Amino acid sequence: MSAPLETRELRPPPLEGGGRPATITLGFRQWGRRNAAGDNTVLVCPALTGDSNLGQWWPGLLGPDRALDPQRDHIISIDVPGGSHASSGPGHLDTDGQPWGERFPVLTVRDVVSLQRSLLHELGIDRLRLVVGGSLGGMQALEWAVDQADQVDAAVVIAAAARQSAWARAWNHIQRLALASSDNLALARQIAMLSYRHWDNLNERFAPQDTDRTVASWLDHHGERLKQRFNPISYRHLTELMDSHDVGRDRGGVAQALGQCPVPALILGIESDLLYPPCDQQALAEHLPNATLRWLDAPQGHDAFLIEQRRVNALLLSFRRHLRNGQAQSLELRA
Ligand SMILES: CC(=O)SCCNC(=O)CCNC(=O)[C@H](O)C(C)(C)COP(=O)(O)OP(=O)(O)OC[C@H]1O[C@@H](n2cnc3c(N)ncnc32)[C@H](O)[C@@H]1OP(=O)(O)O
Ligand SMILES: N[C@@H](CCO)C(=O)O
Repeated sequence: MSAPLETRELRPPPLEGGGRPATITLGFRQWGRRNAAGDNTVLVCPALTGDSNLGQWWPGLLGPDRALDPQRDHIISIDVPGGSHASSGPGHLDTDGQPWGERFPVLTVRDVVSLQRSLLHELGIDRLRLVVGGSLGGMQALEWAVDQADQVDAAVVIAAAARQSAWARAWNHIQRLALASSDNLALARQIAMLSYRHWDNLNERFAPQDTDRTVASWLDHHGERLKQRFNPISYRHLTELMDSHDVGRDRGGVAQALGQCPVPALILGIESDLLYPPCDQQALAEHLPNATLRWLDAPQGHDAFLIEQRRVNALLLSFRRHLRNGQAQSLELRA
């Protein structure tokens, strides 16, 4: 399901890392209509290299009778600022007509959420029925729930953690080294792909005797594809954006920040996720007072939220039914 790309230029709030560009443009797409009560908006937050074009990367969740249903919901998705899509980023022109390049400020997840909030406010949206995201999108969804608990009715946090672990920062560090040492975005993506898949999945897919479709050619393919669609400075900035994620920062730590968040949340973990492993979602669910923890028993690893769309859709539908029924109806345990 396609939706036209829209853009809006904003005066950004002060950024966490200091600095305040005169303007930032946000690119976004909308599906469905706002209802008269203005209480049916669902914000879907993209992951690292994804964009606002939900119909392209999450088609199994968007459509009539699906978890994101434009007949019932007003759905909005916003390109991550600092990235390589329609929102301002290093590859875009600054007001002086020159590309931002290295001058583009490194944003934090909180900055992204506060920019999203400014955009929604400009559009007259002050309440979210639901905020949803996987991976970097899950970090944004969680930050929304913690920071704007009085404006968010529910959150779905998929394959994410309360804060970026040392393990996840280490994967980002070596990707930035690949970028710094040889300007090698393709190599950075290949490194990242290993954190997005479980070894069982790769071992099963790429048998040693298959000389045409090797794991090496699969990695090469993904590296080359990213080179075609992403700005290397944006990519580095977005890895730093992920590393900024910590809902406990300046809030008394993770336990306190989550403990004070009453928002009903579906915490969806992927059992084979090597990047944000099940212990990350367990910790989230332990601290969030109104969390429902569910598992996607999928073999692929972290990227399963993009691959097993039918099952992710079923889990979200079940959570949304559960919310509509005043949480009286029990949830299916597994998809
Ligand atoms: C939330 C967001 O917004 S995130 C944005 C989502 N999109 C991306 O991440 C873009 C990159 N794509 C991917 O990572 C994956 O394709 C996913 C996660 C979307 C789907 O995963 P899978 O179904 O396992 O697909 P897979 O990793 O095999 O990728 C398929 C591609 O690899 C190619 N491929 C598969 N095996 C091989 C091989 N051995 N050698 C060369 N190429 C290969 C396929 O031809 C296909 O190419 P195409 O996408 O250019 O048509
Ligand atoms: N593979 C996805 C998810 C990574 O977290 C992406 O490139 O955005």
